[in-house]
Amino acid sequence: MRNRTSSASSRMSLMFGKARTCNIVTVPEHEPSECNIVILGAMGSGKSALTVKFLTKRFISEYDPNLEDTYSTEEVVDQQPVLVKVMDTADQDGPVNCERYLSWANAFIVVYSIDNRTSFEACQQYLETVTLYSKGLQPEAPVILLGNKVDMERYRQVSKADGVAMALRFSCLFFEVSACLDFLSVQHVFHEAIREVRRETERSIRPLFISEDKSAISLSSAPPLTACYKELPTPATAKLVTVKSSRAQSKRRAPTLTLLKGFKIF
Ligand SMILES: Nc1nc2c(ncn2[C@@H]2O[C@H](COP(=O)(O)OP(=O)(O)OP(=O)(O)O)[C@@H](O)[C@H]2O)c(=O)[nH]1
Repeated sequence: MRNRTSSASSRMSLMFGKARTCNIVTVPEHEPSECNIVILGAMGSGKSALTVKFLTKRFISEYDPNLEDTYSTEEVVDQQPVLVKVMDTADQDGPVNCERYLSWANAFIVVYSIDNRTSFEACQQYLETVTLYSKGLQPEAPVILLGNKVDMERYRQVSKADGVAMALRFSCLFFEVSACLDFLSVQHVFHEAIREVRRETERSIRPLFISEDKSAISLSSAPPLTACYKELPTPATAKLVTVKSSRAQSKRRAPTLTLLKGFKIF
C-alpha cells in the first residue's frame, strides 16, 4: 500500500489513502449514477451536522440523537451528475445490526471528534466492521476516516498523526474538517467518496486486452459492468420532507433535497 496526499480544496483537509494505479485499458459502460454513503461514528461526533452541512451548507445545533435518517440530493461531481443518498446512522453502542447499511452502502464515512479520544477509539470497531465487509465486495466500498470539529483545536485529544496512522492501518482515506466552518471542506469529503466509488467501479470492470499487432482490441468474457445501485432500505417511520435551497442563499445550483425525517436546520 502506498500513501497519497491531496491538495484538497480546503487547508483543513488532509487525505491519505490507497494508491491508484491504472495501467490496464478499461471501458466503463455506465458510470454509477447513484451513490449510497453511510455515515458512522460515536454519538456526538458530528455525523448529523456533517450530513446537513453537505446537504444544505448550514450548520445545525439541535438534533434528535435517536433518529436515523436517509437523505438524498442531486450533485454534479467532475461534470457528472450523481444522485447521492446519505444515511446518517444513530448507533448507540458501536456497530450493531450493521446489516441494514452494509449491503446498502457504496461508501462509508467513519467520523470521530478530534476533541474526544473516546470517539476516535470507537472508530476502530466501525473500521474493522466495514473494511472486513468491503474487502469481499466487487467493487469494494471505499472507506473514509473523518476527524470532525477542527474548530475545537485547543481541546484536541486526537492528533492528526493518530488519524493518519489509523487510516493507514485500514487502508482508507483520511480528512479533518469542521461541520461548523467552511462548506467546501465538507463537500470535498463527500465528493471524494463519490470519486472513490467511481474509481472502484472502473477498476472492477473487465479489462480490454490489446492484441499483439496493437490494431485491435477484444473484450474478455466478463459480464458487463453493473453499476453499484443498491436498494434503499425502507425507513421505519419515515416522514418525507422536501427542502429546496434558495438561489438567493447560495451560488451553488439549487438542489432539491429530499429529507426522510427532518430536524431543525438553521
Ligand atoms: N464545535 C463544533 N461542534 C460540532 C461540530 N459538529 C457537530 N458539532 C456539535 O456536536 C454535537 C453533536 O453533533 P451531531 O451532529 O448531532 O452528532 P452525531 O454524531 O450525529 O450524534 P448522534 O446523533 O448522537 O449520533 C452537536 O451539539 C453539534 O452542534 C463541529 O464541527 N464543531
